[in-house]
Amino acid sequence: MKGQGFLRRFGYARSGIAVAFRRERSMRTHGVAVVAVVIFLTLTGAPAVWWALIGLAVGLVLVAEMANTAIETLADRLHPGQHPEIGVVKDVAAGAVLVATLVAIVVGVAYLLR
Ligand SMILES: Nc1ncnc2c1ncn2[C@@H]1O[C@H](COP(=O)(O)OP(=O)(O)OP(=O)(O)O)[C@@H](O)[C@H]1O
Repeated sequence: MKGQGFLRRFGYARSGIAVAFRRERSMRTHGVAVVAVVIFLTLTGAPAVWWALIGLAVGLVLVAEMANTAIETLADRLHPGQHPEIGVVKDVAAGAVLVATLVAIVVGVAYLLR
């Protein structure tokens, strides 16, 4: 499956995003939060630098959530049963989402206090 055209690879990536939103409720929650953030930044007339900072923070959360979904799916497929190391893998992946979310909260609070 290597060496495929850009449009085909773009299609795979787009369907990966769609699957993540379909399967993961937390992904849909983040999606709603992104829409709310965009409306809030528009209404408060946020300067470009804050759009960039908050966009980076929000993007980080979405990327972490998608990586978490991919890792969970792979772990469950490769090892459907219980195993302490699978638990560690899932906990670390979930920890990445938490770190990204905390970063986004810090950036959001900094915007409100600016
Ligand atoms: N196969 C497993 N073996 C050992 N521990 C597991 C296993 N699956 C899950 N766990 C433990 O349970 C926790 C929750 O797992 P789960 O798969 O429900 O993740 P989740 O983040 O709640 O998933 P989702 O994002 O689908 O809601 C994991 O973080 C891990 O500590």
